[in-house]
Amino acid sequence: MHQVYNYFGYIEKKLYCEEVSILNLASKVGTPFFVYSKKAILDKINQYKEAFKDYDTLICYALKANSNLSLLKIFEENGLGADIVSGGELYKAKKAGFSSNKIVYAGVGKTDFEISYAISENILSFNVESFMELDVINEIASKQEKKANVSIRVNPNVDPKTHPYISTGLKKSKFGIDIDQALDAYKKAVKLENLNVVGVHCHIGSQIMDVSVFREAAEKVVDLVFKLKKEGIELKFIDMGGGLGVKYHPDDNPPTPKDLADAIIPVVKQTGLKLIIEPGRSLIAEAGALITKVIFLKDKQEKHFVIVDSGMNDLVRPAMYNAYHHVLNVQEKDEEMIADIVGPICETGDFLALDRKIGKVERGDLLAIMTAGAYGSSMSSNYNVRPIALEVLVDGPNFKVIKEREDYKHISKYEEEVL
Ligand SMILES: Cc1ncc(COP(=O)(O)O)c(C=O)c1O
Ligand SMILES: N[C@@H](CCCC[NH3+])C(=O)O
Repeated sequence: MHQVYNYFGYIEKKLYCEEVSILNLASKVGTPFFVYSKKAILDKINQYKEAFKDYDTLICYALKANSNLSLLKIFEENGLGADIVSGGELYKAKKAGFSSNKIVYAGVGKTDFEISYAISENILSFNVESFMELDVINEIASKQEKKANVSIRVNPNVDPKTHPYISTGLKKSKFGIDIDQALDAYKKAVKLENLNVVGVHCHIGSQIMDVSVFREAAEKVVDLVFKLKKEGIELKFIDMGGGLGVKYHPDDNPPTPKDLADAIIPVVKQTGLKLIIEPGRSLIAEAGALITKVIFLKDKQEKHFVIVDSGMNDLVRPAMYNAYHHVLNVQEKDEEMIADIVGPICETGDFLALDRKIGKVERGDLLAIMTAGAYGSSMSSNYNVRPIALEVLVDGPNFKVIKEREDYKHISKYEEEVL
């Protein structure tokens, strides 16, 4: 196979995922659909495990990147923990079999119900994002006659040099507690009777291509750990969050898990504390593609349009961040064309690629939108009452449908129930 993206490549001009022809797959399951390579996922898991094997590290997969239960099971079976951000993600993590002592829970707006649910599940740590949240967790834990494990999410004011919408560690961002206020937060937390103070958490952003920013953040967190020690506050772990970038453009050269380990382990090591990391995108993005069919071609005076059966409801990243996703023809072509590849949704922002050079397509041809494994299906919606796309997992020559295509009845189920 002439490999193009990870486990995606061409055999006799036809695109394959591992040993499965995408054309054959589409004829069996219809379009649009997300396809994932199990080997690509296992490769990434192993790269992470290998990179961090010499330091006591818990790798918690961030469910927000993709929470399909069959994929979660792969991460769980390979020993990873889970990073969650809602009660729904906790439910899915438990359903996939993650043990509670490997679950960490971040988020600026945890509801009382979600806090109570996570306390009853005895999770490893709440990553607390405000002073008020400390009081509320303490109060709810006291009602349950329990102690909740908490870490403070600190905001180190480090610029991750990524898209502003996915930068989370800057002073003006809503996330975490400013690192200069962290000491006060810890002093408060240790006084609250129903809290166990266990760690410190920090997540500076996503799609980070320069690992030096992780080192910078780790140095600030380690300084804080030493300050806390002086005050008699001893922690068990440092959670450095996720954020490693992936290859979207063919010329991208993202850092590897080893680069990340080399940047942060020497810093964290000074404390002797256990390390937690929370990668999402880098474990799953490159393992997935969105397969869509060309419905119409339209030549306007200014532009050519390729109109496909998938849009911003399946993959919102281009509309939301003007993100680049590489587009491959499922059947390689000899001639080329330049076009906007757009969806059927009534929004001008509903595009998958703009002014993009692809092989010249005809009605009915298939396109593969690459690097769609993360923040694709997990961010999809029913906008324009479009069913959520089907998902398929490929393993060598075999494939399995891991999410059925929604039907119209299912989309309107809860409304029909109250009609
Ligand atoms: C707290 C937290 N942890 C982990 C992640 C996962 O990040 P990524 O998918 O960039 O690895 C995110 C998302 O940015 C996050 O907000
Ligand atoms: N959804 C974003 C990443 C958000 C990260 C979550 N804090 C993306 O597609 O790039």
